[in-house]
Amino acid sequence: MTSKRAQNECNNTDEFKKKKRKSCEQSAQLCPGVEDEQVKTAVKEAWNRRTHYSKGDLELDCHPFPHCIIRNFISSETFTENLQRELLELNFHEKSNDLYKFKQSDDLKKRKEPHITGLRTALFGPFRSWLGEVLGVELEPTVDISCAKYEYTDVLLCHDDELEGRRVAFILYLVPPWQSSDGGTLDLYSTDSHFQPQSKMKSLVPSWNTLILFEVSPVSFHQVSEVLSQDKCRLSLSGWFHGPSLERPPRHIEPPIPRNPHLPRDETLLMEWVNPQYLDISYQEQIQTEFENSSEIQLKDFVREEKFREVREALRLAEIQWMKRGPPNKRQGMFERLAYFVPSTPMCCGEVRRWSHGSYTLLHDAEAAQAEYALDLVLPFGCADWLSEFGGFTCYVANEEDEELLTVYPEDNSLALVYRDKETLKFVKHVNHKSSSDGSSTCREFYDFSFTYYE
Ligand SMILES: O=C(O)CCC(=O)C(=O)O
Ligand SMILES: [Fe+2]
Repeated sequence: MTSKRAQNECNNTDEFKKKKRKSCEQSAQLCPGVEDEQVKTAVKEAWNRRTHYSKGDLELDCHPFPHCIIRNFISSETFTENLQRELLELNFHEKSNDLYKFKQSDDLKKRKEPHITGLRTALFGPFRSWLGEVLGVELEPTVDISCAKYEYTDVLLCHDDELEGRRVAFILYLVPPWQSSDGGTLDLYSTDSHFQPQSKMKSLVPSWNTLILFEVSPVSFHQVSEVLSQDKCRLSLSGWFHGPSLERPPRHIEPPIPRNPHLPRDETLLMEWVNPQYLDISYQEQIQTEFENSSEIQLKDFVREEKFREVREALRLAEIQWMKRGPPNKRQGMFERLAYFVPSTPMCCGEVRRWSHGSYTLLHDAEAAQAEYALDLVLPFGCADWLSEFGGFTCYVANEEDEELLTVYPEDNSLALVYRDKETLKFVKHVNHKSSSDGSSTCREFYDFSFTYYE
């Protein structure tokens, strides 16, 4: 939606509109560093050799991968303030999926506001030429830019930006004075020999009128860490300069999780553990009918009360050797694999997982490629006070589309069964800071047993 001010100034008859549009545009003067020929040559050389370079407001650092930081990017403070004002007047849309939660503006490609237009012209005009020369590549005039607003608990998890045509990523921050304790840092990851992200090597704290640039490459893994400040708004303009993509190695496929034969039915164990209600044959028939109809069901109070309590306490107190499982572009959390040894079919794999602030799983290409019919079974423990706004719920989505099919919220002793087809994938939503900031100082967490059965 156009702001009132811009509407009054620019939207009249077509002819008038064209002329007026031009006069509306405010030209953006960029910092002297990018006007200086010597600096350009020096940055070019340093980028080529992967060495460090710094001069005035411009810095090139090559660890963990080359990124260029330009402070005071726009010369005029008035321009930057007006730009911020125009951006804040835009419509923002809440975006949320496995990878992110933040607010995005309407498309900026065609916005007519004077300062947005001015910056777009400078970025995709003279600055694109500068960058093309620095990198020695032909960058296309394609305009790819949007505005993002990250507020309390917003996040953009680990990703590499890879998409056909994107060559260089840029982010311009328009934030109030910001500290690393406010969260919202741009974290850069190192990678292993399979080009998988390994660990956070550098955290860049956003700052007013600072531009960050990096090439989109097989190693350009980064994230926007969760915003922890309850009142600050992390406003940014970001996008990509398009050009020939860098060569990409084939995607790494993780070794599959071993599948083990399922335990044969053991009546004594069932009697001991399962709520007697579920052992009733006619009730089982009812459940079966319902499950056949909807492919999902929640069996409340599934385990006998005393067993449930025993397991919950054991999970809290036991010295389980939790494995921190990554890589961060796929998952983050404490998972312990469970194995079964008695031969029979079907096959199954299972884990006990601990969910706390910062845990998540993501959808990823390899998983999508291997999708198959499966029965998911999840039994949570210790989530009596857990709120849905903390995250940690499981979303089932249609592969290829971002359409949400089903959300399963963790509920104590409620066994969730979901039968999914080859087109359905699942992820667990990022557990955010609200889970550990309810006034009590203890960090909240819950556990679940998660099993998947294959035919
Ligand atoms: O805002 C940032 O610091 C990074 C944004 C980003 O990585 C993206 O939009 O892909
Ligand atoms: Fe990114």
